[in-house]
Amino acid sequence: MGFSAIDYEGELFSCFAFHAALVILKVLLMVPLTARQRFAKAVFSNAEDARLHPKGKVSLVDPDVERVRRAHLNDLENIPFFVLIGWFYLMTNPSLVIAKNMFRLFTVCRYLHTFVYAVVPLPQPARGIAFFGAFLVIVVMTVSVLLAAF
Ligand SMILES: N[C@@H](CCC(=O)N[C@@H](CS)C(=O)NCC(=O)O)C(=O)O
Repeated sequence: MGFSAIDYEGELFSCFAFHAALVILKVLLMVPLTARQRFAKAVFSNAEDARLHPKGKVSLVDPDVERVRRAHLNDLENIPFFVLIGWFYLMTNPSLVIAKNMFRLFTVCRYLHTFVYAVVPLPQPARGIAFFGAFLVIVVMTVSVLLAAF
């Protein structure tokens, strides 16, 4: 199968770059989301931060703050792999339609994962479905890269 050069002026690369930027932006948005929750609950992880709020206290176990932190961590366990393996996947000469729809599925699922985990917590399997939709995209791209490398 093998690899081919990426067409940086082509539709596939711009679609990938667009979705990679969207999901990286989503990770960056976890910073204000965490800060919002910390100030709402007046809960901080360091004494010097707690002094920023009149009722601030130090706690590493607040359930609402920890929920946002787990959502952030889960992003970090998945989104960097999408960007990395996606780059190799572009070199496997994939079908334009399949690749574009996989990038879209990944982005939608990761935004939904954050929404149902850290914005409006919903019962399972909402988060599980969002997680596995995005996870499937990473698995398919990884297997495609392995097959191309053989
Ligand atoms: N590090 C994850 C690995 C498994 C995973 O990512 N599961 C998804 C679907 S249930 C999830 O949203 N886990 C919650 C989390 O990472 O906090 C965990 O501890 O749960």
